[in-house]
Amino acid sequence: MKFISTNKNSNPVTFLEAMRKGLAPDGGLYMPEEIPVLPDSFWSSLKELSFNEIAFEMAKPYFGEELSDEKLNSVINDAFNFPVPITPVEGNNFVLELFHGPTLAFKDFGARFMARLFSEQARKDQQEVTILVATSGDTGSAVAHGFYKVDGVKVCLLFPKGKVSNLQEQQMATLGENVTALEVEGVFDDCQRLVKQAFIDDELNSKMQLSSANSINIARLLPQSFYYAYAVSVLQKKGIEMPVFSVPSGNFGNLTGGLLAMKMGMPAKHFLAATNVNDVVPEYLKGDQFQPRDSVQTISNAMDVGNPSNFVRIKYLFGDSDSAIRDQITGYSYTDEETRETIREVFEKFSYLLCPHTAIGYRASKEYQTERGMKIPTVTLATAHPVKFRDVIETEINQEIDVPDRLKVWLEKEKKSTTIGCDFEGFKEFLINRA
Ligand SMILES: N[C@@H](CCOP(=O)(O)O)C(=O)O
Repeated sequence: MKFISTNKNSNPVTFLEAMRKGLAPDGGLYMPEEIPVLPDSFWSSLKELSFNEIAFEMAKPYFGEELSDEKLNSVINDAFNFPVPITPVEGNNFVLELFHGPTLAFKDFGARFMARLFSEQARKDQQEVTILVATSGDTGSAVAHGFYKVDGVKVCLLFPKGKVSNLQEQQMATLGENVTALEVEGVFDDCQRLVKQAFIDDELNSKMQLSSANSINIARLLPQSFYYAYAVSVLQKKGIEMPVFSVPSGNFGNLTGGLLAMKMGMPAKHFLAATNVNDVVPEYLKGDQFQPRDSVQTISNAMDVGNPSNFVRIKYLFGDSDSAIRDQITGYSYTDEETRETIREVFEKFSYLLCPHTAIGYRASKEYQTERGMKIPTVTLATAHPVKFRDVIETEINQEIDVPDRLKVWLEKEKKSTTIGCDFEGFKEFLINRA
């Protein structure tokens, strides 16, 4: 299978080549030339399969001869070794808990899958790779953890100074070794701009092999389609066939993963794009132009994105048709006050804790049901463990929440980070001389 750039101005490449490059040379994002559609017999018998069996069948067509079945299976079994519960919170509202991996966020799926592929690749290539990551919180933690001490790979994380939670910062900035943490005096979009500019800078690219572990990298994105199909398999066992998925969204890689699964044949009724006040996509879905703008800081910081990278992939998946996109996805956006209210209400009524991102997705599910019918089954993707946002949660529920021992360890570690400005030349100088 070949992968082409959404800007349509780069040569087609294989999956592993696309992974190594991160971003296409023309600045576009790689997508499969054709989306592989899996047979109906696969989708109708999902309930017979485990998470890893589903992942294998969904991943296999993308690799072709590039990766043996044995290797793919071992990557999958090693990467996805944690539970993925679906919790019924209220009526037909289910929460798909994607936060049981080592860094307690859904990014562990993509980062762990990709890190295992990369370590194999770096061994074969015998060439050091520097992975650049722009993060507003959770990606950085997952990538740092996934790639820590992987031979032949250096990781450079850029996050907006003072705009991530304490635990996220500790998870990113205390590891050292092959992981460098850069605090950028700006917002997430500045970090993302610096990283994208690095990929198209000739001098940098002649000096080092760069790649990305953000969802702009197809190898980070693909695994984010597996858990949607797994959710469908669990619901099939309950006699539910066509759920609506509500997806807390920032850079829109998570929603794109679900749409990719649907294009592969997965049964899904509809998708909800749930954002905080950084709502350029919900605005577009209502009929406006897609108009990126500077992000603003919120309590759901991992979604503070003003120019979501994966919007171009959503356009690609729907053949550039705005009306087809708007038929399939409804947008919702909420303020911090509404987010806080949802955390409080769900805890008071059901003793269930939502992180601020998941609360936004949950509220969108409820609003959609209120508008279209309370019996419609919805699955809200729970993107992070509430303990990662302890300060916000404890204020709302008025009690302390337990921090698991494995997390306390992070809080005690010493921070090792460097602060840089938003200018590209300063970042480039850092990469060449000090990274
Ligand atoms: N939500 C993000 C922003 C980057 O998103 P990604 O999915 O493209 O890596 C974060 O946690 O950093």
